[in-house]
Amino acid sequence: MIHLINPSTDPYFNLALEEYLLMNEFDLNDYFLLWQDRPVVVVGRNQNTLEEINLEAIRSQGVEVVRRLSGGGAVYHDEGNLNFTFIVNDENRSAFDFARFTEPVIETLDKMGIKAENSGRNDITIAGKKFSGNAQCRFKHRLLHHGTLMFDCRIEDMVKVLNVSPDKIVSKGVKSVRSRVTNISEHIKQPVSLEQFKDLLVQTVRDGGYLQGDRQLSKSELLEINKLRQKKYISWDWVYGNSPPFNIQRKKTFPWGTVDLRLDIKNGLIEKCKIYGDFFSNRDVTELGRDLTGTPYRQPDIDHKLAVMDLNSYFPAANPGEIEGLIGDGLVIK
Ligand SMILES: Nc1ncnc2c1ncn2[C@@H]1O[C@H](COP(=O)(O)OC(=O)CCCC[C@@H]2CCSS2)[C@@H](O)[C@H]1O
Repeated sequence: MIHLINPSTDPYFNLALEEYLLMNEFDLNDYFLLWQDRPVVVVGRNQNTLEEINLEAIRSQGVEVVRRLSGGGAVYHDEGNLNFTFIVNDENRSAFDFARFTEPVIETLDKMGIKAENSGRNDITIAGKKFSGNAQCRFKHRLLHHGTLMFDCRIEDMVKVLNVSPDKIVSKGVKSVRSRVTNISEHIKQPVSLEQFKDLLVQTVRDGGYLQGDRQLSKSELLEINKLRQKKYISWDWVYGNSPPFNIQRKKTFPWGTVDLRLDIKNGLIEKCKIYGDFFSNRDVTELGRDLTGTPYRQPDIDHKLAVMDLNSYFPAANPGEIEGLIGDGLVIK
């Protein structure tokens, strides 16, 4: 197994790197990586992104959002969170075996005088509180296991950004399990920094006899991974568009009346849009709903579509921007 040194804190790059190592058929080495992200919410493969994040908090805190390849729920990363990844050849396709990969973490903490244990589906806990969430995915004969390690994470921010968005969203996606969490640093007796903890963990894996050496990414690998980052991981299609079908109901009362908006979103596109309310209109709003069908559910596309519609004829008393703000998702996409 090779210890791959990856100093990047770009969440899109880091997840592209995992995919690259898992699926690269020209490099079938086993890998072990420790890495960190700048503040980000990482949603699971089958989750409805908009349901897992609190949009307002995400925007005000400058937290990014990314989707990973593995299943499970949404987690929050910041500089106080360390991630570990194992990518191994696993011919026998055994049932999900998490303990094999969480063992080095438990052993390292044991050396530090902290008792941690595997718990539930995919967690490692200290005194019944979760500090590590784990997930796996496979590609052909290769298995990727990754996990978080909350060392000194900003839990207040985690709670803020992982809040379900204020819209009333009914989804067919997998909901995150909200569980009580803790930081490793809270349980440490002698001062140990995240860097020292990282070194101890590498040492434990090394002592296990698995590590053959360290290496960094080559220029050509960096190029390939960055290509994947651009094409997939930073794309709206992957982060938001890939969500399961969901419905949004949004009701707002303006001085000129109440607007009750119902949207069905599928593959990131508006599949159905119905508008109800007690406002006075010069035109049938079902037409407006019909015209929005097929539009990607993201602000620039919605704005673009609405700009060529005569919104004033539907909502004569509305102020500029009010309807756009209600229909759009408010997301600013890079
Ligand atoms: N960083 C972090 N570590 C541990 N637990 C967390 C974290 N962030 C949030 N949570 C808690 O876990 C639940 C979600 O638990 P749930 O069990 O639903 O999901 C997971 O654990 C997924 C782990 C994915 C790990 C990957 C490794 C590298 S990229 S992300 C959430 O609501 C919080 O209560």
